[in-house]
Amino acid sequence: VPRHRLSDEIEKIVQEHLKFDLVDDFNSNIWELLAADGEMKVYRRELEENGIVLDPLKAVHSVKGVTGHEVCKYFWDPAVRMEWEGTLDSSRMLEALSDDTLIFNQVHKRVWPAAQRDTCFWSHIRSVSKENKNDLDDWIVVNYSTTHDSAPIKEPMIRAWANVALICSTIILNRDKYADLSSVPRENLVCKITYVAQVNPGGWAPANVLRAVYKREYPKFLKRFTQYVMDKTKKLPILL
Ligand SMILES: O=S(=O)(CCO)c1ccc(-c2ccc(C3CCCC3)c([C@H]3C[C@H]3c3ccccn3)c2)cc1
Repeated sequence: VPRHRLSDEIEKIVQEHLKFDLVDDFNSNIWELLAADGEMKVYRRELEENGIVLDPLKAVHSVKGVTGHEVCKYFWDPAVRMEWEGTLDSSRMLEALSDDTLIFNQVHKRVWPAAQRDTCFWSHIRSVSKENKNDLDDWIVVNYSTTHDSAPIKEPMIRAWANVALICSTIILNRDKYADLSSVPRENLVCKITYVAQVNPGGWAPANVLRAVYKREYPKFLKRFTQYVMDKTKKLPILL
């Protein structure tokens, strides 16, 4: 695996997500249910630092007919970012550090009355093998804020900071019916999605406004993205 200037940081952050994000801590009362829509459940924890809302967000979803590789690939792929992302004014891929690690600069649509935000982050995609060799690999994408010479701070825009992971497991129903997994019909696939996001708005924004935006935007964002993947993959051969 080719190494680059961010390899060590990426390894540390990815391992942290793999260690903590899949823990089922929903029965403890730290998470508050923000929204539920079918299989999708979106939770938040209230967290503030010097009056700035940092609320961690965690969502789980179960999507029929797609694989975890497909979901992560569309989430990571710079070519389709603006096809599914409805909250951005622009998205630029600044640098490809390797075939699985890109650096993005994105300008978010303004959330009135807060100042407009942009983000600069590395985006890393990888498969993670399971203990049970019969299972398909998990897939993960991590988006983690970084700096880059081609993404200077442009006032009056404020740089927001994000630490986001999308982790997907693929379940094959009636698994023993298929010798060759690539012949599994899509209706026998279920993708279990865990999405975690922690965003630092990068500067003061009214807590009540931010929390209202989080409550509205995250469920919409996840619903729109997963629907996009279902529509894009429906007629394609499955990507295991
Ligand atoms: O999953 S990703 O990696 C996909 C990258 O294409 C991701 C998603 C969301 C964000 C983000 C960045 C800034 C804000 C705020 C902070 C103050 C003003 C804007 C928010 C809050 C507003 C919430 C929100 C949630 C979902 C979508 C958009 N908006 C979210 C960053 C990365």
